[in-house]
Amino acid sequence: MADLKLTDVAKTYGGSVDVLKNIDLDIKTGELIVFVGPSGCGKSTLLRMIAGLEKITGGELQIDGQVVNDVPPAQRGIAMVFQSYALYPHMTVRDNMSFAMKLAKKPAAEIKEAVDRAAKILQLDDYLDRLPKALSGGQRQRVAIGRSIVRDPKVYLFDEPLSNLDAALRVATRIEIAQLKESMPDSTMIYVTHDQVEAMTLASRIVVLANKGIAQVGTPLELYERPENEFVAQFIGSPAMNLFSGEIVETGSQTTIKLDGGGLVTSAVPTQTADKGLTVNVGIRPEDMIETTGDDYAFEGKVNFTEALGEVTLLYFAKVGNNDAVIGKLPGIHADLRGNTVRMAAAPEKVQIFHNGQSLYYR
Ligand SMILES: Nc1ncnc2c1ncn2[C@@H]1O[C@H](COP(=O)(O)OP(=O)(O)OP(=O)(O)O)[C@@H](O)[C@H]1O
Repeated sequence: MADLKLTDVAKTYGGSVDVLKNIDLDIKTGELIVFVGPSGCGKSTLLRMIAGLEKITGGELQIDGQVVNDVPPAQRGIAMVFQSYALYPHMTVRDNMSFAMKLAKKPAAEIKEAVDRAAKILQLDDYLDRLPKALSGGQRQRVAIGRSIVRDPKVYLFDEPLSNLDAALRVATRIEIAQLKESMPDSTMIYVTHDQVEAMTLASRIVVLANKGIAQVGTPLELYERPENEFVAQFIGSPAMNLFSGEIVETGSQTTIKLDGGGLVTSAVPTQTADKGLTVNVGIRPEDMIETTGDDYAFEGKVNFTEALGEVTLLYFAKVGNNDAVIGKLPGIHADLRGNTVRMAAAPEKVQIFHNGQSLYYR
């Protein structure tokens, strides 16, 4: 059981270089929180501040209501799993997993029970007598996780634990982590990753970090379906959401926007009469673009290039109006569309509207 509360947390290196500021975050027992954001945005720094490996230079961190800013790492009840699993090569899996408890001079029976329990959760029972070199990368990472489970921490911190694994092992180990979480419903986990699929599939809530702060906190689907700002809109989802500049021409429970390229789109985001004439950016995800032959379409363009990925085909269009090149993602194989002029539309509930970078949905 552990709730975490970050209040106005900040990190400055050398008294001058701001890395993070104004971080407010409430994390409840049982959540799996994923930190994502561009390289260098401070994900690891925030995790290491929670662990106590990095000094908090402003604000307050509470664990279960107690301010722990100055509590040493070992007394915070936190276990951290890194991308390099750093097992002791000359020790068996059992000895690796027992090590911390032995150091703490716990009774042998208690150590054995804790290691057996962790090994069972992680399906390592059959490997307890092996040395790390006789394990796959995924199994080694499970041993590293096992070492933290043995300590029975209140909070688990994961810093890109799967990034050293190859693609197939990543998927398998990701599913194991999801199952591990389900088997420990009262544990609180915080997980840093670069991998969108890990973030979307593992997180109960995702924290998007950018520009030294939090760009949005929400469930994976909230971030995907209703991003609060253009940054999150384009950061979550791959390929990134298309943005078209345009002007609101009709307001009401639905909104019509005339795009600079000449097309018209309807959005389910409601607007008021005063919004007429407002210049906005319209966001449509590549996978929400629909090919149409009708007169009602967002834009018409020549397909410059296609990539057939099997289950989907990516269509790359030339620039539309003032906008960057546009991408469509159609189910199935459509390589033959290259060179054709194609009309694309989108369903109103899939059309986002941003003004000054912020979503009008949240006004
Ligand atoms: N000891 C330090 N002194 C000064 N600046 C530092 C120090 N450690 C980290 N930084 C800076 O803090 C910022 C955040 O680094 P951090 O490693 O937390 O980012 P990240 O989001 O985890 O990045 P990545 O995704 O690339 O791993 C970076 O700009 C980094 O250069």
